Amino acid sequence: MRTPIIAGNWKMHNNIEESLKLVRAIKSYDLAKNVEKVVCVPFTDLKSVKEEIKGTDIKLGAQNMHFEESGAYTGEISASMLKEIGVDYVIIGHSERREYFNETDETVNKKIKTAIKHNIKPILCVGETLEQREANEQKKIVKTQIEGALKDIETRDIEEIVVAYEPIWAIGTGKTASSIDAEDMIKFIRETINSLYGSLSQKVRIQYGGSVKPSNIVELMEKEEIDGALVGGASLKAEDFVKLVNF
Ligand SMILES: O=C[C@H](O)COP(=O)(O)O
Repeated sequence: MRTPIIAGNWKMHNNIEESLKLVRAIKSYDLAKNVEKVVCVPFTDLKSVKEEIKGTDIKLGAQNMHFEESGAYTGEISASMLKEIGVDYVIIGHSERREYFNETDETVNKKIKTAIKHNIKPILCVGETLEQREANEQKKIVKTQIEGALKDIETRDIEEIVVAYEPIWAIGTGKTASSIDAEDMIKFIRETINSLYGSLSQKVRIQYGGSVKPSNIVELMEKEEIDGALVGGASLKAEDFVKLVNF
């Protein structure tokens, strides 16, 4: 039985005061105990949010990190810096980073290895563009992304990784993949992991992401293969995020 995981990706929203207001509002609700909840906040807000969620079961996530331990990488943040603050999760390979910051399967793979080394759980994002879907290439694309990201990842570490399937055409557009299509791809991702790690694939949690909101969460979570959601827009409103957690 895999524990569902609902993660909010706040992207480049919220200064410290706004983040604290949001997280205070979230923790004021009764939150489902059997669902893991994560808030992935901007780097500058991590420390303050960490303080605010102390004593709750809300986990802290970052949205990116560098794969090197340290060095002359102006503007970058290392895994040990995140760990020092108490970060539990880090989003790796989000499509926005692949598109705007030249993230490749190779850098994604390096980042996953470094995150694991520092006991930070990676949320590995994969997904196809609209063009690729229209050309019916989505499975080929996602398979390449998964195999590239997991290259030489040790068997003992595979359970630590959460995969988020986010079709790019569904991100921030209001268009959600149908729950049937989402489950079909997630099943395919599990089969791909199975071909690399055997039955351990059953322990890997795979989320769906892309315009998830209170009105579609139940249908998505009813699907046996879907283990949670990576949520952008709806995670910025406490009431909506709580509805997702308490699906
Ligand atoms: O990381 C989250 C995804 O990019 C989904 O964003 P969205 O829920 O605003 O579509």
